[in-house]
Amino acid sequence: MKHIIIMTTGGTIAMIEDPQTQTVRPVANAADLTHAVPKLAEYATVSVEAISNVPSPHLTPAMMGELGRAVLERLQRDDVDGIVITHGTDTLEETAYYLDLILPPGKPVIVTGAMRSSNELGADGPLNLLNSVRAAASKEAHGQGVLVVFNDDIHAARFVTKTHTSNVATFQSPTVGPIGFLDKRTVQIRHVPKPHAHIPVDDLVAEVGLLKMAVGMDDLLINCLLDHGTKGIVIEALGAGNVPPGVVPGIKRALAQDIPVVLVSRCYNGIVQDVYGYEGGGKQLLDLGVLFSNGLNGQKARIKLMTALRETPVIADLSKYFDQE
Ligand SMILES: NC(=O)C[C@H](N)C(=O)O
Repeated sequence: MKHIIIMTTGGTIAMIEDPQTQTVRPVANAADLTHAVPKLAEYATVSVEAISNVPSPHLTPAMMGELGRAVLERLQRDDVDGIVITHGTDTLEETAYYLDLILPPGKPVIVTGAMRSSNELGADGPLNLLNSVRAAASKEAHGQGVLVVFNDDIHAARFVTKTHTSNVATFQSPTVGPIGFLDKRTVQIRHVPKPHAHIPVDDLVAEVGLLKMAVGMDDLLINCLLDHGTKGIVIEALGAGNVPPGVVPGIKRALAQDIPVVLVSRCYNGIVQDVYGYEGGGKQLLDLGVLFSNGLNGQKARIKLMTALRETPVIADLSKYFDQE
């Protein structure tokens, strides 16, 4: 039998709904969540470690860094074959992507959670947990990088995103789709994710801002970040990678101060490119020295910048991470 460690961090999978107030709150002991799934023992020898018990909007970069170090330490043990991390869904994709960037490929690391709390009708946590342990114990998940197992689907951490506020099918991978799925008998990987940037650091730089562009915006928020000591800025640009002209002076100021600016699109699909030559267009931004991210969404480009900044603050050196997948 494979030995899988379940590391619990909190989230709705470890919450109950109060029938009086109809609000959802954390259970006293998150490690109890395996009690609802005796079937786990059919697939692996499981041990449970409670790392934290917080809703995922309460996570901090420091906690994420600590989790990364704890996961790496366990993966290096000969008696451990894989790790499952239970997590709140709101920021699950960020933790999964951070781990994907820093961990060496090899033993399976699966991140999962639930959309319905443990006492709600149709709670999805127990099945997600069982499927995650099945995946972690499978040879199919070996060497695929960090995976998100949710609602019978298997997603690569790099592509997956939360797309719905309440539906149990919330996790989707725009453009590429899930890389595999689980059915009653098998764990199937249908496309192998491409190799991607590996940034073997042990922490993240917290001071990185994420700004979404909208019609008629100016550089007020960029200036605000710069005035407060930001170490990097990610801009969710319009369309193929364009910003309103009023934003450009702030971008120039950031780059003049050697603060990296990373560009992603606010569009759900596609990548940013130097297509438009007008003021604020992608061509101007690229010529100024803005780093174009290769299809990441805003929150993941921020995680990549926070991770890469641990290696180097030099914009020219950071660019290689954003050229890579
Ligand atoms: N479904 C969930 O887990 C959402 C919850 N607010 C969290 O992220 O902790």
